[in-house]
Amino acid sequence: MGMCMSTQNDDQEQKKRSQAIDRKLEEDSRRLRRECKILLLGSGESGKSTIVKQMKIIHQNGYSTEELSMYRLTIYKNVIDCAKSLIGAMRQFDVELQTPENKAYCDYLMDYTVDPDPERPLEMKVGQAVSSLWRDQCIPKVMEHSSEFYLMDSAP
Ligand SMILES: Nc1nc2c(ncn2[C@@H]2O[C@H](COP(=O)(O)OP(=O)(O)OP(=O)(O)O)[C@@H](O)[C@H]2O)c(=O)[nH]1
Ligand SMILES: [Mg+2]
Repeated sequence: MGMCMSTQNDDQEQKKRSQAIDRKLEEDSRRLRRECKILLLGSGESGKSTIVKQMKIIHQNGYSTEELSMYRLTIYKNVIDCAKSLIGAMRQFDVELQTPENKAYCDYLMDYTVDPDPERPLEMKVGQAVSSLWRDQCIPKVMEHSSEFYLMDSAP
């Protein structure tokens, strides 16, 4: 019988909980009224992600060191992917390298895989190989086909 009876303490407890829920609902609705949702539409590479990054930099104190270091691996991968894409295009469109040492650099880059540990930097030779490749006299010829293969804007 006693199980069905509520004491005055229980009543007060429930009233407090109900008030807390009401307060939370009120807070949420006030926050939602201030919240502004933006839908960014655009074709690939048109700058959607860049806008979001810029808003974070301008209005949310930018990126912490930890967040920045998370991008390191992406940058390493982009460097290698772009180099491979460029070499792939040279081969696809039969463009001959003009500097003999670049042939070895191409083989080296095509075989290179990025270490998944972001603490491990790219080998020094990657920098030398990529720079040397972009200086090759054949590059303008490859870029005549730029609309026929994918290269990120940030590649050169
Ligand atoms: N010149 C110039 N480049 C921009 C601008 N906004 C973005 N970019 C560059 O355009 C490239 C693509 O930008 P993203 O923001 O990644 O494009 P996205 O729309 O998110 O692309 P997806 O995720 O593939 O759909 C990057 O290399 C950016 O640096 C801009 O206002 N001016
Ligand atoms: Mg994007």
